[in-house]
Amino acid sequence: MFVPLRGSVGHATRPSACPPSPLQNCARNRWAQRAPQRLERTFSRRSIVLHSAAVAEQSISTLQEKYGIADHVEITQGEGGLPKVVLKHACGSKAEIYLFGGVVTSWTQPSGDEVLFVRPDAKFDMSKPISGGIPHCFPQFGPGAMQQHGFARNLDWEISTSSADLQPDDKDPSVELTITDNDYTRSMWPHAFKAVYTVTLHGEQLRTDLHVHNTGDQPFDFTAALHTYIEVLDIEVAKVRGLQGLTFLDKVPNPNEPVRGEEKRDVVEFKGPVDSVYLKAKDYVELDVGTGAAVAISSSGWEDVVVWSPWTDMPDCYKKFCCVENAKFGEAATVEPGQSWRGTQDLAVIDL
Ligand SMILES: O=P(O)(O)OC[C@H]1O[C@@H](O)[C@H](O)[C@@H](O)[C@@H]1O
Repeated sequence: MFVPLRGSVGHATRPSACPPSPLQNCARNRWAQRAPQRLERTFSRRSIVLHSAAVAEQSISTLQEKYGIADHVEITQGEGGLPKVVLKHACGSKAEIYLFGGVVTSWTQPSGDEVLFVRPDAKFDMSKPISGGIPHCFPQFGPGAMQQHGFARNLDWEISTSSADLQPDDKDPSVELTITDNDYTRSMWPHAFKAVYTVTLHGEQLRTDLHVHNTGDQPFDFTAALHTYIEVLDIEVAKVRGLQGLTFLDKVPNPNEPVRGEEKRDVVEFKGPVDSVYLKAKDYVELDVGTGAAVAISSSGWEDVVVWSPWTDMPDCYKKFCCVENAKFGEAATVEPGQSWRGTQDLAVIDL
């Protein structure tokens, strides 16, 4: 993780080849203003749409041939032999994304310090969703009628494009993953949809962009979240800022009957289990990981923020992570036929 204990802090000591990111040198709100730019620029995009071929039927080498971009995007074998996409930025940051679940399992700073957390009980054999990193919750955040957190994290996502910005001083490696409805999804949620998820390394920052398209002829509703697991020095020294004044739903007493409250604290600390959905949150929230650094989370479209620590329900690992999740839960998203919903999330490491 990004702790200053090893004598270097990746986000503070930057290789000269990589110019300081806006976040390092500028006020947080300036960074937040930059967030929406993302993929609107012109890319050298290797856009090869896979028609109905399932990822499972494709060999990793075929994927690499189609979507690999030297030095920036590599499709390789991950744990359990599962295909994963590795994005590498010239500044030294790196991200790994498994096609199973479309889950980002690793995001490292140029120093090699990991920011995300994968639980020790995570399985990479497709017997259950990968527990950790940034799993999808879609089309249900839960609890609800279908399996907890929906089906998107159990599906094989297909690569639809990969890209790297041609600008010599600003190459942003990116991969776009897609899922569409099939018999399995329609058995739980009878709607025609296409979800397109783009993961990009912008310097040291990790950007995600989710579009949910209604490809059917009836409107549908969904709830969703990016269930982001972040490594902390110790949960008892972790703090979340940016939630003061918000209404929250506390799910600890009973997830099916959350208790409504108002957040009075400017700093949320952890002294026991926490499982709260903060409604209509601001577009910026910060997790102080206890090392003198924080993860800055800036978002659009995602209206709510979930803070979750299982505490001693997960005795082997609860001290080491905190989930701060961008969510769309308080009011479900409604998407008309032919329309789409979009949520973006930008993560950056900042010094406090
Ligand atoms: O499915 P996972 O990764 O174990 O996460 C479960 C938790 O996910 C959180 O997002 C929910 O707020 C919790 O209520 C839930 O227990």
